[in-house]
Amino acid sequence: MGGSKMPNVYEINVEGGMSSLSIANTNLHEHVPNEAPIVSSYNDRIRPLLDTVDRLRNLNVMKEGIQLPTIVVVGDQSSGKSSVLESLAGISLPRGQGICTRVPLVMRLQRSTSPEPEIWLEFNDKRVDTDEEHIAEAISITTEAIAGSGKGVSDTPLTLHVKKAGVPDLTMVDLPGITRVPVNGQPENIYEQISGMIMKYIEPQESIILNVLSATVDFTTCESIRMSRQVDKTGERTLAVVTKADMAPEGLLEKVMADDVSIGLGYVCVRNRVGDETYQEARMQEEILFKTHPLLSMIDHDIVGIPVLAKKLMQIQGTMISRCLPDIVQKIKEKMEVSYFELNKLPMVMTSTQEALMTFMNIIGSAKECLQRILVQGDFIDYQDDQTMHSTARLADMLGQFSNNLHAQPVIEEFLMDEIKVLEECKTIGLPNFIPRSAFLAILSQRIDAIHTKPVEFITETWDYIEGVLLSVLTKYSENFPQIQSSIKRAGRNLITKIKEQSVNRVIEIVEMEKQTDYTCNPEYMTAYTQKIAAQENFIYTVVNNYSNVHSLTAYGFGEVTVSHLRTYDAQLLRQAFDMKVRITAYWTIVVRRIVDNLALYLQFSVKNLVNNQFHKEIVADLVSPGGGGEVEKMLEESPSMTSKREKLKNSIKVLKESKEAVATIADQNSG
Ligand SMILES: Nc1nc2c(ncn2[C@@H]2O[C@H](COP(=O)(O)OP(=O)(O)OP(=O)(O)O)[C@@H](O)[C@H]2O)c(=O)[nH]1
Repeated sequence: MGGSKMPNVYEINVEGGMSSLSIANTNLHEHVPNEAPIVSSYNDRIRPLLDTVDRLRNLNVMKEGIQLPTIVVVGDQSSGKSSVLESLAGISLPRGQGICTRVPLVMRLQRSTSPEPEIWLEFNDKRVDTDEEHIAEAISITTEAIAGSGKGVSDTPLTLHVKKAGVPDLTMVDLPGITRVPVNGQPENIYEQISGMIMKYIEPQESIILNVLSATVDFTTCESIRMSRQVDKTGERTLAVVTKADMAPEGLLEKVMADDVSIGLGYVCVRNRVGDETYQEARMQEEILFKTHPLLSMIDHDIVGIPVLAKKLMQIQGTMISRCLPDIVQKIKEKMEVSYFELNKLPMVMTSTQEALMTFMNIIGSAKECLQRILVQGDFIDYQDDQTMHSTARLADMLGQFSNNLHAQPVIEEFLMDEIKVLEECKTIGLPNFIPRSAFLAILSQRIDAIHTKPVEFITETWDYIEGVLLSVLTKYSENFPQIQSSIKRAGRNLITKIKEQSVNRVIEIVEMEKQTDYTCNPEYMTAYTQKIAAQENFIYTVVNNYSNVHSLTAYGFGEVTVSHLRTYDAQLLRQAFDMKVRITAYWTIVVRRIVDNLALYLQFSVKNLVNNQFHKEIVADLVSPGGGGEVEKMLEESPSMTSKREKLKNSIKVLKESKEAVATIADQNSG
């Protein structure tokens, strides 16, 4: 059919001041494009908005995370989606029983005053011109180019532009029909692929869901209803089109009136083109059907026919666009600010070794300042929400836990038996009321051996933690230089390994010192000894005088202890053992505190030393030294990831800038 002979699908009929779209003049040769003033004014108002949204869509602003108001056509397989679009556009789309729509088909219908329709397809920045006769074929070919020749689907959109007299100004996206069971040639996960694609389009609040339902089925069983209700529970942005009214007129009125599936924007019942009918014949038949059919004519005329659907869609689209535009303007502004900020944060491209060296020194300098804040000063401005990086507090926690762990009293198996065993082995020929010093040191040594791994574990864990903090800081400050990031981190790791080794040796020494010598000038030792030894005579008397009914005693400072096993020993040995127990108990408190204090001071000292002296010196030496392998020079070559990040940001800014310009006039009009 020649373009010039194509009639308008709709023309406007003004009755009693009310505008309505009605069936076009079916006399092809006599047709003259004709528009009523009220609709012209509606179009004049809405058209610039639509153009703006279309321009934004063209700029692919959706890629920048900005959603545009879109009419999304969904429906179960063969529900008649493409037929509805055909009817709206007055063109042929691939139609059939199997899966025809395999990619998102964006249909941009644009009313034109030119008698010659202009039709073209766009995908992946390619343009394919076509005409009315060949659209279906062109869509099939381009679909194959996008999604392959099988029955698979792809989410790369294909845009069909139809600029033609009489079409409604609408942009809609047709999506593949939902199918539960893969037909031959379809991948096993076809349902997941299609439903995922549909969800992506219908989820944004800006989308209008045009749910195509076949009159021949029970609406409540439609998969497309189930999906649209997931994202639009109340149905406030869902409009239902009931196709195939001619095939199942019985009960259609009741189905629509009952609204079992909660369609907020209402229903429109239609009859699409059947067989080889022309669009005009189809519209005629549709009008006749809803006027004359005994059951279908009962349905309110405001909800039947393609022209009614077109008008409703244009109104909904207009309202949605006006509602969303201020938000879109705001979002473009915000996204642009963020992109500019991100771009400015990226490092400059360096051209000389000096520049690279200076940048490297800045990275290390900034990392050092940050470490000072979190490891020394307790200032967490850099990591407000990350408690693991609040290092002064975490180190205090770790020390507190270590102290509690060390202070925990060892479980006494048999009271005084450790002391008795040691005393028996250390006895010499001499006066009975002296405790051999070797016995005391042996008991002390036993106690130290029992805990000696704890301080080493503590210091190792502490440096593991500090290593994590240091690496996080280095990663953060070198994130723009992935080409040297791993070297900087390696240098950081080396430094901590070195310090950790020194610390472990130092701690082993601290513990060893406690083992070698028993000394304190702390008066608490004597106070504790005097308090506890006072109970000695009473204790020995009770045990030795063999009150066999007494199995346990409460000894001051030791709680309740069993004594029956002690009766076989003589009083002198028991006295010595008791004395030693009291001494070691009083002294152990001092030892544990001294270890904790020493470790605390040493830790503070070495952390400060790390931050204030070693960090800068050693990392710089590691990377800048002649043996450093020219690490800093690597900064001169920008890493591919950084180049692509920069390009991406520049691209985003370009798109957002053009989008801003596209919405500027509308925004001005709105604010004015
Ligand atoms: N009688 C009658 N047949 C219709 C009507 N609407 C669609 N059909 C037929 O139903 C079949 C499926 O229609 P399509 O438009 O291809 O359905 P679809 O939902 O786009 O199909 P897929 O994209 O494959 O899921 C075609 O043979 C159409 O001719 C209608 O209102 N009346």
